[in-house]
Amino acid sequence: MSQQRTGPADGPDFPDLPEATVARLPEYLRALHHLAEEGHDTVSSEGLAAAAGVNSAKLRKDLSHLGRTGTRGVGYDVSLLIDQIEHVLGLTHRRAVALVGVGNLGHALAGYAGFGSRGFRIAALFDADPGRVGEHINGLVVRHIDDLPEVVEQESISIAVIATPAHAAQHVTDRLVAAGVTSVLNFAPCVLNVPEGVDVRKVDLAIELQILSFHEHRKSALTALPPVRKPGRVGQDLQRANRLGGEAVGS
Ligand SMILES: NC(=O)c1ccc[n+]([C@@H]2O[C@H](COP(=O)([O-])OP(=O)(O)OC[C@H]3O[C@@H](n4cnc5c(N)ncnc54)[C@H](O)[C@@H]3O)[C@@H](O)[C@H]2O)c1
Repeated sequence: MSQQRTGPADGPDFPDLPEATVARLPEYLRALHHLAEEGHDTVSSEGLAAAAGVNSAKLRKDLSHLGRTGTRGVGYDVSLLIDQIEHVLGLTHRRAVALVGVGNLGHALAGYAGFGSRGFRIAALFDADPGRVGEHINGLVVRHIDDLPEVVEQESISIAVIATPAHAAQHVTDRLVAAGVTSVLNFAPCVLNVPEGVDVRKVDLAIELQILSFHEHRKSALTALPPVRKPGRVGQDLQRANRLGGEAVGS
C-alpha cells in the first residue's frame, strides 16, 4: 500500500501520519483496550507490539508520530495512549454509520453488537427492496433508499457501508455522496468512483483468501522442489532449452 499522508485535516494540532501508521493504530487500540481490561496500567513497547502483532521498532516509530507517549523504563501509560489514539482516530464520540443493502451480509453486519465498543453506531439501514423495507433489525427499521438524504442529515451520518450487489454499488455511492456521506466502506466486489474529498475503503474476503491461496501454492511448490544438484543430463537439457527460448528439448 502506498505511504500516503493524511490530508486536509493536517495542521499543528493534527499529526501528519503515514497511511500505514493509520492502518496500524486500530490494532494498537484493540490491544490496549484488552490490556486495560486485564488491569494493566502500563505496557512496554515490546509487550504492546506482541499484543498487536507488529514488531516493536515499527510500533515505537508509529507512536512517536503521536508525540511523547512512552517513558523510558516504564513504558506507555495504557489509558493515556488509548486517549491519544482515540483522539487521532476521531473516536472521542461514537460515529453514526449507515448501512445500505440489508441482504445476507447486511443482516449479519446490522446484527453485530461489537461496533459500539469500537466507536461506531449503526444509525440507519437502507434497502431498495419493498419486501425488506420496514423490517426491524437490532432496534432499527429498514428504510427505503429514497429516504437517504433526510436520514443522513437527521442522524449526522458521514460514513456508510455498502452491502448491495456490485451492479448497484456505484449508483448507491453516488446517492450517498449527494446526501453528504464522505466515507464509504465497500463490501461489493467492484471499484467505486468518488469525487475528491470522499474516502473509500474496500473489504473483500475473496481477495484475502486468494492471497492465502498464493502462499499455500508457494509452500507446496517449495516442498515439492528436488534437492539442488549439479546439472546432469536433464539439467543441461533444461539450460539449453532456456537459452533457446524456453522450448522443451526432445528427450
Ligand atoms: N467483501 C466480502 O468479503 C463479501 C462477502 C460476502 C458478500 N460480499 C458482497 O456483498 C454484497 C451483498 O451480498 P449479499 O449476499 O448480502 O447479497 P444479497 O442479495 O443477499 O443482499 C443485497 C441487498 O442489497 C439490496 N439492494 C440492491 N440494490 C440496491 C439499491 N440500489 N439500493 C439499496 N439496496 C439495494 C437488495 O435488495 C438486497 O437486500 C454483494 O456485493 C456481495 O458480493 C462481499
